Amino acid sequence: MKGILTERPRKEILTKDDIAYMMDPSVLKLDTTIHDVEHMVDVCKKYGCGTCFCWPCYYEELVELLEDAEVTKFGTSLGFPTGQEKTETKVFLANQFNALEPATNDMSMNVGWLKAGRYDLVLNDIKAVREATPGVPLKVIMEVMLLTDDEIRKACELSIEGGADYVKTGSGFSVGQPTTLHHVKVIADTIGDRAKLKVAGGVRDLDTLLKMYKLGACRFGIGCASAEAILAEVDAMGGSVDLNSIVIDESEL
Ligand SMILES: O=C[C@H](O)COP(=O)(O)O
Repeated sequence: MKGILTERPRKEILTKDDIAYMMDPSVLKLDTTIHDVEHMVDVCKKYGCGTCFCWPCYYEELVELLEDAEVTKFGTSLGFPTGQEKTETKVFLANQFNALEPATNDMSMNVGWLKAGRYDLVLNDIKAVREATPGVPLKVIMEVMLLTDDEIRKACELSIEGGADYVKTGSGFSVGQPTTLHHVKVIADTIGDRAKLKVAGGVRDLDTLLKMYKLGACRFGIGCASAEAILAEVDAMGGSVDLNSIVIDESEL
């Protein structure tokens, strides 16, 4: 399906359809095949996931596979997952992918520049991609599991100043270091309503997803197999979840 990514209004009772729509399944392993992409598209069409992601070599095929999708659109990754491409390379890729009319673009921040305090470079990197992708929701991936709280706050500010519509927590490549509720709280407190929040990296169960939603996240990048498992959990709960039943303990933050 073509068109840009939009978010649905927040709700107290989330149906399986609501949860699926907030999911961005991905197949982003070093040995991803076209068969993995085809399976992901089947899953997305079946459940109505918002957008989906794979490696750039499959984008043309992904667009074709999604042609008859009623809900699911596709997103690109720019400088993913390291963020340490040259800015010109990210812009070149953005210009190439624009022709495919992505619903959203997820760019990786250059975390090395951030950690070294080279904020002008980080900002220019984001601004350059922003300028190359007018009118399309831009997410900036911060890789929060590698950052201190102060670095996360700075990364959020630079992303917003650079024109990001969303800040996104991770790539999924910091294996064994998931996004935590603490990360989500720090980001939500920093951005307020100035940007939207996508969580990605290590979301493995429904309880975590719902707690993160309660804290302010609205979109979840999840490996396809984990996304299917989480949707099966919704089934096991009768097909919907009342958020009032989800309690976040202070100690989790
Ligand atoms: O969207 C980003 C990643 O694909 C999330 O991967 P993960 O669910 O394996 O952490």
